[in-house]
Amino acid sequence: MAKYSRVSGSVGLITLQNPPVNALSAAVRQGIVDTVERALSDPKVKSVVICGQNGIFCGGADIKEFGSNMSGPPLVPMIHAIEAANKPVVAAIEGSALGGGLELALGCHYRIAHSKARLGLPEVTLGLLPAAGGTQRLPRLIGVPAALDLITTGRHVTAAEALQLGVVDQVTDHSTVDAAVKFAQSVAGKPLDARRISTYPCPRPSDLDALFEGVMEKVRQSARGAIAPVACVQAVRAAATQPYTQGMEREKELMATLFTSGQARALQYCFFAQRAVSRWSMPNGARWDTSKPRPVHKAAVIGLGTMGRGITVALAQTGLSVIAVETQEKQLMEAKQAVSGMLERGAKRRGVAPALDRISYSRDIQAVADVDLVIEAVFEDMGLKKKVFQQLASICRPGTFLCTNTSALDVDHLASQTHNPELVVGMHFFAPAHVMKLLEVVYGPRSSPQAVATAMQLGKKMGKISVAVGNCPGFVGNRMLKPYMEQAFFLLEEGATPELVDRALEEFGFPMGVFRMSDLSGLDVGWRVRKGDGLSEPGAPSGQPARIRQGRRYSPLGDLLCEQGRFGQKTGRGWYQYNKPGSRVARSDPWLHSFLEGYRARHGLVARRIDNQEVLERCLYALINEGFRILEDGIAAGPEDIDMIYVFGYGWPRHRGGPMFYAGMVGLGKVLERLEHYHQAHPDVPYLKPCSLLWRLVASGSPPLHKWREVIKKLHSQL
Ligand SMILES: CCCCCC/C=C/CC(=O)SCCNC(=O)CCNC(=O)[C@H](O)C(C)(C)COP(=O)(O)OP(=O)(O)OC[C@H]1O[C@@H](n2cnc3c(N)ncnc32)[C@H](O)[C@@H]1OP(=O)(O)O
Repeated sequence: MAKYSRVSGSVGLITLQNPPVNALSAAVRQGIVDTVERALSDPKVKSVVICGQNGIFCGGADIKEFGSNMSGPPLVPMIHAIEAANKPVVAAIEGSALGGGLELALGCHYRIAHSKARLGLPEVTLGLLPAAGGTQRLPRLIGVPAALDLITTGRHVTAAEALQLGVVDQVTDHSTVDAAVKFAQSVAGKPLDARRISTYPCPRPSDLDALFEGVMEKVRQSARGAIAPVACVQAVRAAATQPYTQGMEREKELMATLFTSGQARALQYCFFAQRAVSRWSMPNGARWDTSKPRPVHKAAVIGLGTMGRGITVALAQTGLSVIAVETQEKQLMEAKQAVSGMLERGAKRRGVAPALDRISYSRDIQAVADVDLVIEAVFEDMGLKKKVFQQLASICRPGTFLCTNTSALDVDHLASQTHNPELVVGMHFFAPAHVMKLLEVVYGPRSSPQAVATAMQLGKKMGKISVAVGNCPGFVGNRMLKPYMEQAFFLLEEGATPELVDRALEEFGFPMGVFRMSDLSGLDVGWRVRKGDGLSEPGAPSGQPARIRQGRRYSPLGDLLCEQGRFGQKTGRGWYQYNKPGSRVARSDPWLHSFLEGYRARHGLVARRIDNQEVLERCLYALINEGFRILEDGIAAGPEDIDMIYVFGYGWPRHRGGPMFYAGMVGLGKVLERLEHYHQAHPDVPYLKPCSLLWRLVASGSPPLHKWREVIKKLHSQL
């Protein structure tokens, strides 16, 4: 809806009304059309101001409408009518002017923004392009290079940058609507021809071809298979090379392709899923809206290895006081230096003062006595962690939340070391903890809703996408990684190379294939876990039993590499070779290839040709199957939780929506059929056996993802 009033005698004021972000729903578009007509036909009105209610101009088109049959007046003619008006129209921009919201403002003759406002064309992040004239007006207004930057990245700019670029005409620290009304009065009756952006010639850079080729190459490289950024470049190129009307035709044509693409659906799903995961629930019925978090002002981090340092930085940057504890003097000194460096670099990037004085360092764990919340981040060893939790239980004042950053160990077992297991949760950060967006908040059977709510709120404050999950080995992310990596190892045994597997996964859209990733994170990490699980025995005898553990197929390839001291990048050798330890450029390693040949020969394995399709199906469907098991077990409340964990923590390409969304796109029947096929070929691999929830969903007609919870509920009620 849009409200209309006449203010200061001669200014028609149109207020967009669609909480919370005044999205351009059909009703709002109709409201704009009606009120603009009313203002233009009222002889008392000499100029018009468009603003949004509740301190936000407009968050763009209503994304919820995209899935349905769109009705109501279309945006393009509506914006053209505003631009063609014979009375000046001024946009008063507070809060945000994004997507269609900014395109609406670009159709106005003047734009006045509040100093705290943010502007942008983020359509590319939704798999779209700014198709209400944005790709044609913005380059005409601010030039081709700047428009390409904003449109292909979707980044939001501050009012100050918008003023510098020429997107807005004026910035105010005071009431934007008052400033816009005053301004509208001052321009009433003035000629408007020079204010209609669509009539501007597009500035044509002299090196046009080179410019577009360079941008296109950069965009293709970073897009990892996403089509929208490429279409954005093509649309802006039309602005630079064709008259406005033809440019608009090209914009429409490109948008039509994007609008119906699976990628747009995936990205729009991610937009809502990212927000939905904050509305967490636990199997015992506890929920986000009935659980009150406790404020956390002072926190402690125990253990200042890589993870502890990153967590300390993230907490200090959030504004908390932090006690950072490391018992070894040398490590403490090194950590202090590293943390200060990270804080200084971060502060420089953001143009703020480094939060160095928020941190006190100590070698004595007694220093954490008066904090609100502790995050334990010591070495991944149950014995050591148990000792720390016993100490914390006796040192911390009553009510202190005790959190562990373990990536796989039993949170409940740690909780049982304390007098108040209800105050214990996992806060599983991802390395580097001050950069990575994901936080798994792990609740055990005894964790209180308040402890979960507090960890979730702290995660949000830290700028993380926090996902609440149940306690099981590996939680959600690492549990699903196990079958994925296992399949990759088996593919090597059967004839693939690390290069072939990685290429298939990188073409799918992962930033790194499984073997390059394993080299980066260190092969010894998994080795230690496998040893702990009794799977890896150094020097296991060759022959068939070496490839069977606990009655199922096992690949000792990773263990054999570790036995050779090949831990990945840090040792300069792993699945690939590197120029020197610590170097990041992976090169194919002839040693590894002949090692694989020797291994196959020793075990009587005959290499066969493996194609990309098999790599993807076996690695991804095994991972997805485990995702269904996780839903079946109630470890994740819904598919969105799993998808956001994979998008934000494991490099799953966002334009493919996450593993569970992807399964829906491929078709649950097809995933089931391929898993059955592979399980028949490899009956000794339980991860390939389709789980009951997948069978159940297919039997229920493969409902859309938002209906899966109903099927899961039914399944649980029958157990
Ligand atoms: C074939 C031709 C078709 C032509 C179609 C024309 C195409 C136009 C292109 C567009 O305009 S696409 C939309 C572009 N806009 C955006 O991408 C902005 C998205 N929103 C945001 O970035 C943020 O929400 C915000 C505006 C910066 C506000 O952030 P804040 O942190 O304050 O709140 P949120 O939690 O993010 O959002 C609150 C609430 O509002 C919902 N929401 C936000 N934006 C939209 C939107 N554009 N459409 C529908 N709903 C929106 C969001 O989902 C939250 O809802 P919840 O239920 O509370 O989770």
